[in-house]
Amino acid sequence: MTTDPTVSAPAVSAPAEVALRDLATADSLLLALDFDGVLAPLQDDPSTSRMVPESAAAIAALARLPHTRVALVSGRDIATLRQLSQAPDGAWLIGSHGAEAELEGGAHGASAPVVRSPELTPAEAEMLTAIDAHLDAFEHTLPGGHGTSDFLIEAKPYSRTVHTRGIAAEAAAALHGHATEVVEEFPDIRVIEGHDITELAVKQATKGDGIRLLARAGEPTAMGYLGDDVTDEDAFAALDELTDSRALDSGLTLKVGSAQTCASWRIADPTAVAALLDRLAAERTEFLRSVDS
Ligand SMILES: O=P(O)(O)OC[C@H]1O[C@H](O[C@H]2O[C@H](CO)[C@@H](O)[C@H](O)[C@H]2O)[C@H](O)[C@@H](O)[C@@H]1O
Repeated sequence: MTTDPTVSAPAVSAPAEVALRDLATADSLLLALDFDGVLAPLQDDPSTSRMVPESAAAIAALARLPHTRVALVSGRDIATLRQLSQAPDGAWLIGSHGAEAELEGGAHGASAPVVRSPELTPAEAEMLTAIDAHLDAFEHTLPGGHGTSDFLIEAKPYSRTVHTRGIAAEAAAALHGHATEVVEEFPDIRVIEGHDITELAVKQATKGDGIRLLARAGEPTAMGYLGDDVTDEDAFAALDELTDSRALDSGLTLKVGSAQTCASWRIADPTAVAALLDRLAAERTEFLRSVDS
């Protein structure tokens, strides 16, 4: 373990140190993974995000194993997540921070697919329109003559994500401050903070809801979740609740990076994630081979 006084508990572990035995030897494993910052290193341009090739290979190997399910849980909308991640066949997808789901084949592959892509209610559509109008008005408020077109605003089905990566601190703070003001008129708009983003969402689902849906649909005996951002804390908490209530025999929560967390384990970055996933794929393959022979 690396002891770095600037990183709060848990300390950073090397991929070889993380206790994977309960996942590798589970009767039924569901491994859920955040995309940006975990499988894919963070990029200035969100459309260029791609999985680390070793992680892609490891989750493809895991997805081919019996009694083993891989799921991606992301703030991206599902269409974008599917396109960028090139997730392996059989992988389940949770998008829009838990509001969208595509789970093909339920527990043991027998149940009907779960597809969740809810319509906007009239009130939500009104809020999204108000968000767009509010963000457009930014050009009149930023010192220095910058306008909305100088910044990246990502349009997603249930939200708008204002990107501030690479922007001068003063402009980023002004943009963030302006974006969140819309909540004064529409308190049901949810402000989601992330790495250099401020997201304004009109659905209330969280990644915790995504984790609970995955557990219900997959009926695993063990689950793991890897995440790097603020929104992943909802997923960690949900997984801990499932483990504490004995809905699962075992659960592993793992934070990627140095931010505060309620997860039990921490590793450094997406390169370490790739090494960890490679190890899990090898150990689970070996375990399943041993029980099969
Ligand atoms: O839940 P995630 O899969 O981690 O998605 C969260 C957000 O990811 C994207 O933004 C982040 O990654 C970008 C590309 O590396 C980076 O430029 C940005 O600073 C990060 O916050 C995505 O663009 C958002 O829509 C997601 O909500």
